[in-house]
Amino acid sequence: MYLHGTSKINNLGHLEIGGVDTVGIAEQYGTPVYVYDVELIRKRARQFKQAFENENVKAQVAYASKAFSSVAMFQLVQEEGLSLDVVSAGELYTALRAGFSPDKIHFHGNNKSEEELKMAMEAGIGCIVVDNFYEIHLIAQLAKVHQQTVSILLRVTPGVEAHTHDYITTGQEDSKFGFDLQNGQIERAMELVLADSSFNLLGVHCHIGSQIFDGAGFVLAAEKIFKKIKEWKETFGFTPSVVNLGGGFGIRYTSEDEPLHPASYVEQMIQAVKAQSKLLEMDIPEIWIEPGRSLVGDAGTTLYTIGSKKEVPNIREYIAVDGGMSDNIRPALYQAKYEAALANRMKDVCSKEVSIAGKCCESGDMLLWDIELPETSAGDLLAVFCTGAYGYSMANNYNRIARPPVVFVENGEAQLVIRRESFEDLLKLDLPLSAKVR
Ligand SMILES: Cc1ncc(COP(=O)(O)O)c(C=O)c1O
Ligand SMILES: N[C@@H](CCCC[NH3+])C(=O)O
Repeated sequence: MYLHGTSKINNLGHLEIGGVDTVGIAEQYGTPVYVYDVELIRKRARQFKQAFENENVKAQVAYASKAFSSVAMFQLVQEEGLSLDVVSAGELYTALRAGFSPDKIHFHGNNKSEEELKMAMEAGIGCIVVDNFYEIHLIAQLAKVHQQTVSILLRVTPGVEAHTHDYITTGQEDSKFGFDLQNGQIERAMELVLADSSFNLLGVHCHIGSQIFDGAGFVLAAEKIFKKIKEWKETFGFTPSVVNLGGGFGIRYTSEDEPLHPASYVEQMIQAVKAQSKLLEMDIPEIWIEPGRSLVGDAGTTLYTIGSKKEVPNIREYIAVDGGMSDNIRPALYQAKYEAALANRMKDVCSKEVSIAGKCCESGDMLLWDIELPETSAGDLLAVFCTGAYGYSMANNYNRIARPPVVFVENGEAQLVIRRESFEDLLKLDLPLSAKVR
């Protein structure tokens, strides 16, 4: 069994995270509950920052908040000196309410609305990552009304398709995001923003994918961008002061995954950018990155209580838990795989192959297939590891199931940072049928 971060087995045979017994967490906050190992998040944040500091390169490490956003999380990110990537008014609003410095917020999205852009500009955020011509037009209009200059990056689609342990350079132009790097789109966009004093063009951005196990795709993306930088220098006299190479660094969900150390991705990027800058005899631009999953993924563990069982003779045993696709949609959406253990009986020998079902009214609501566990009973506590990224943030109220709470643990202390949804919360948007319709 692979234990991440501060997770360990205590002398009661229970899973302990951040010095806190998970059996106690389940008793205090109920299940399901997401538990985050704060020390591990801090460690990851520092590893990324350190990798840049070691190479003496100016950088911003922006947490891609879509992986998990909450007021407390944003405060933790700020404490660790990271920047923040948001993709909606809701994420931006949460960041501002958390007291996050606006100048360290980057705003993404392929269809930002006028209201969202206005909100970002009024807040004075650090930069808008411009995705398309419609957005250039909207920002230009708003900037004129508000007499503002807006710092931007232009997002490019570099034509790099990243796969696990592999990459190919085809197809990726078929993406809803960004300006195509190859077919003249990015040059048209650059021409527009360089000619308009509403824009302060800092540089370019690209993001090649998620859960990537190999540095090669990032290096290739950097090389493709620098080839273009040479042309842009000649055509527009423009040299980016920022190159944002996105996020997407993979993590270990199961023994099948073999990610690089977080710093290795960054080191490979830095070497590529340094080499390319030298070739073009230009200053090394600031390198920005946007890790989401690799900052919070393995720091999150979901605790469930085991309930019903169903044996399908000679086929499989289903064990059902009190959550499912409502708190973790990734297995249903991506066939994502996880590891799990009995948090209240960590030392018991695994003796059975079972499959873990959720409680939603969907056959596809399965959390894990064919995993080894000890013989279980109703009331046992199941820990599913590595649920910190895209778990809570993609949670939903299917079947009117309330979303679980989030508890941060660190140095032997547990802190509730998102409370469990109540039945009243579930009804808070509902209005009764009007008399007229009735
Ligand atoms: C633009 C952008 N930046 C950053 C990320 C974060 O990716 P990850 O969580 O894989 O690090 C994503 C998600 O894929 C993204 O779309
Ligand atoms: N939600 C996805 C990743 C999406 C990345 C955002 N662009 C996941 O859970 O793996």
